[in-house]
Amino acid sequence: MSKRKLSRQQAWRVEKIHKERAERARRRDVAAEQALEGGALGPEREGLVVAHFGTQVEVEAAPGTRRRCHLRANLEALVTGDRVIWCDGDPTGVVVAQSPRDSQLCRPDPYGKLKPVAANIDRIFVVIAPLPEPHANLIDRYLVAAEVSGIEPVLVLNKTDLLAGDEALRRDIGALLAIYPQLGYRVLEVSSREGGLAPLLAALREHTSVFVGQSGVGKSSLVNALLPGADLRVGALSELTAKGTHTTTTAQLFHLPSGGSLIDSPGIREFGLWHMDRDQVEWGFREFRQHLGQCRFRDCRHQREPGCAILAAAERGDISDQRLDSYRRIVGSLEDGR
Ligand SMILES: Nc1nc2c(ncn2[C@@H]2O[C@H](COP(=O)(O)OP(=O)(O)OP(=O)(O)O)[C@@H](O)[C@H]2O)c(=O)[nH]1
Ligand SMILES: [Zn+2]
Repeated sequence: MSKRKLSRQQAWRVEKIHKERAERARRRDVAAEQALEGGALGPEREGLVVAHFGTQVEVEAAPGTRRRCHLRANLEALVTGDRVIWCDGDPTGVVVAQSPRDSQLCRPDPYGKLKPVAANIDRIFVVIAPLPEPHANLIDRYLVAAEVSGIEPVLVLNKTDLLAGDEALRRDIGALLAIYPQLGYRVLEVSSREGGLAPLLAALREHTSVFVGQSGVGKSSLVNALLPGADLRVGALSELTAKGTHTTTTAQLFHLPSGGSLIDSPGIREFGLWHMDRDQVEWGFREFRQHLGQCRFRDCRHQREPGCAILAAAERGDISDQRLDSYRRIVGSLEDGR
């Protein structure tokens, strides 16, 4: 973001936006407090935030029943996936409390400050495909981001139909992916086109998941295949937005007919491509962890330094060349500011 001074015109607009925002927040608090004081609210019950619209959230008490809710003034911003205590009311309910989060997926706001975008996700499916050609350093970048978030990543090789009859391609992909099960990461093979989704369905069950991965690997195709109401899903979204004036690109939670929930949004799909620090990258390579802090130099970059514990581990074959190369590329791209 440009640091140059704002023109008077721009400064005026920024101030106007801030004022409007404050006014909206105030109205929201008033609406919630009025509803609470009005006594017309139902009993407190548990719910799940399944969508977010401006200052309101959509809360689900039981699958299929959704209510718009205001937030009680003392609540921090809620995100999709948050578990809450809420009371029904007319015309909206009120969220009165937020349960602690097991995990949160954060992304930097335009000022670089990390903001949660979804909560209580426990699986990140990193989707790859024979086409577009997968690169180890990109796969590893997703894995590192998942490690840093403390959420279990699972690799999904989609479009396996493209491997049928192409032995060379199968061999190349096999060689690229061979390291991951050795590191303890699961690799599932599916095809959203040829109906081979069984391993994915099983891995989604009883979890709240997101799909991430490069453009074109088939994330939308997978979501559509998993949610037979995908058209319905698009329809449901526009129906919701038609009711209010708020359109949204924030995360939505969907229940899968085969079990489990999926949280999806354009922002979440960019997960892993956000900025990370070198320390995070180092730590995110899980097989590096036991060697960290053992290099001769405290600020060792594990490039060519003498007494480097990571290089020694690579030398012994405890760290693969593929992963070491990935690490260097990722750190290199951070240093280039890319
Ligand atoms: N052969 C084959 N093609 C597939 C499969 N799944 C998706 N595709 C194709 O891959 C292309 C990209 O699929 P999308 O679902 O749009 O990919 P995406 O990851 O959502 O892409 P973005 O929206 O750009 O992030 C489309 O032409 C799909 O038809 C599959 O299992 N096999
Ligand atoms: Zn080192």
